Amino acid sequence: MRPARLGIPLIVAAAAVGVGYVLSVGLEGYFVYLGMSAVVAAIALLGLGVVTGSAGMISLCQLTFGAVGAWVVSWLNTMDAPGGFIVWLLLGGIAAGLVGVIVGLPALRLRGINLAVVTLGLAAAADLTLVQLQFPGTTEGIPVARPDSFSDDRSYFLLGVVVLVVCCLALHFLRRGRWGSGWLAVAFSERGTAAAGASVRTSKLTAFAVSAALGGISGGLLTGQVGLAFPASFTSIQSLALYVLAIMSGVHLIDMAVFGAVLWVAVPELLKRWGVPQDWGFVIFGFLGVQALASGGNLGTALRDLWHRRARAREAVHLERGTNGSEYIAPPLGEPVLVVRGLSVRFGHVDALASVDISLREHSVLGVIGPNGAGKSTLVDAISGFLPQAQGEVELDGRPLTGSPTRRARVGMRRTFQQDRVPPRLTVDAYVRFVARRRLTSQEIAEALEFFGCPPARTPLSWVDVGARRLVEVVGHLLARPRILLLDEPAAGLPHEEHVAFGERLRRVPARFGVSVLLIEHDLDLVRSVCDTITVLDFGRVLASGPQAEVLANPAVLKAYMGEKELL
Ligand SMILES: Nc1ncnc2c1ncn2[C@@H]1O[C@H](COP(=O)(O)OP(=O)(O)OP(=O)(O)O)[C@@H](O)[C@H]1O
Repeated sequence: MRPARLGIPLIVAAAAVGVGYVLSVGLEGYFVYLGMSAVVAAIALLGLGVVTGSAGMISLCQLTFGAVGAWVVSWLNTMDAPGGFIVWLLLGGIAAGLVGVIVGLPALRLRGINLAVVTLGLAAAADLTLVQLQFPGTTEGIPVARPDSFSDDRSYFLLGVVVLVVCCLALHFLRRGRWGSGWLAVAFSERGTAAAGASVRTSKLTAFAVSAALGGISGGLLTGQVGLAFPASFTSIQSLALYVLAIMSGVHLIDMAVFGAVLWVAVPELLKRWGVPQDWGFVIFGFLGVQALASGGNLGTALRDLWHRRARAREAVHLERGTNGSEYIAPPLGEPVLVVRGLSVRFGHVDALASVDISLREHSVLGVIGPNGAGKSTLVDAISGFLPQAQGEVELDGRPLTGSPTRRARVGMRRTFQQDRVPPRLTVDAYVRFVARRRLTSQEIAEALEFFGCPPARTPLSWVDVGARRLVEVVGHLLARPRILLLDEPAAGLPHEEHVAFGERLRRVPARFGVSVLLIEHDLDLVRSVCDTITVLDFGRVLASGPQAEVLANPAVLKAYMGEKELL
């Protein structure tokens, strides 16, 4: 990791601990107590920021994970387990993380409202169980023992700030790594994630585990704050309110998790001072949450957008997509690298593909063309493993290409999509590294981006138009150095005049990246300028296949394209 990447977060963390120290000695006792409550809430919100804010899954049981942490800490306290409070806190986090993985299992199949029902149901079941079970030590009145050096409220608050800062740092670095990119990718498109060779299952389960572990740590800290944990601190309605607050504030951003926690504590406190029942705080959070859901945004991203708009005005993204390079001499074609035999796919009564044979030779670009509905995208979906019902044989380098899309991507078969599957919340650099799945130097990335006329690596993808995003998608997959790359209408988002420049670059791809390409495209000019061989599909069958000139002169092909009297 570069020193600047490590240094700045560490400086901010040290400053935050400094502020915590000043507050711990300077605030009145009551405000120190409130501050500690905000620290506890901030850690729980950080967790929600992972599962909901980053990975896009609904989790309505965050305080249940808190209860698991609190329960483990209380139990270890009554057992007088070795290690003391800090070790118990960690164990509480780990236990909650494991419960998080179990809760995350249904998330592999469920989405949206169904997942909401499952997680809220779990929270409600935990409500009842906790009332029956009670926390260890409560009936005997054994309060949780804080560490000796943090026994009074002021020093315990400072300990809480240090734990919060450590959690923020850990999360910051996790987000910058593969897990973090996986969370954002899976939130935007599960298919896009799998096509990048990343496991959708791992992305979802790690999000739940990290989120729950943070919830567990917050519950453990709360137990140390109050001495004896009670079920009333972890109810399902509070989990629901915390979720709404998370949605409203945008807690996938660390600063907004802290801000949300301040609201969580300050709103009920203000209501109390004004003589209004504190439960009205939930109504206020509910109202603000509905507002956020209706507008599709949140406070954190609105503030970031405001800042970025100013930054963007200062630094406009210039895309130079002119042609580059000198006269190109194609390498000789090699042996078949991808062989498809008798591939068939049925959707109900529709034969989307009927016994299709295709061969892609090394160092070549094969064009697959055909009228709308001919079966081109179905062909790519079937080869890349997205249609398990497909019949027939697919071989890569002479070996059967089988299994999930993730597995196929990992053994050297990459694909892009007709629709935009590039998560806009990553930067170009983070996305390319995520998709490439191997160590890349900044120079390697910069050169590949420049070759395709893409925006610079540090650019947020949300600033980039959809055409350029799809070029970045191509670059990411090429940098994975797969054996083959299937491109499903890659130029669709580009202005027509840029198709030629794109075609020239694509022609050089086999020699430059060592990748053979199967190109689906409607733009025949582009196909003509790039493809050595062409296969024409019509009604799911191969109409013609062979060298470009031969295929485009074929009368059956001309007929299929009706109106196109001359394709050459
Ligand atoms: N999920 C699906 N369910 C039912 N029918 C489908 C499904 N996907 C594709 N089809 C049908 O299969 C046939 C082939 O579709 P496909 O999308 O592969 O064609 P295409 O050549 O890629 O078309 P286009 O050029 O418009 O993208 C069409 O008749 C389409 O309606």
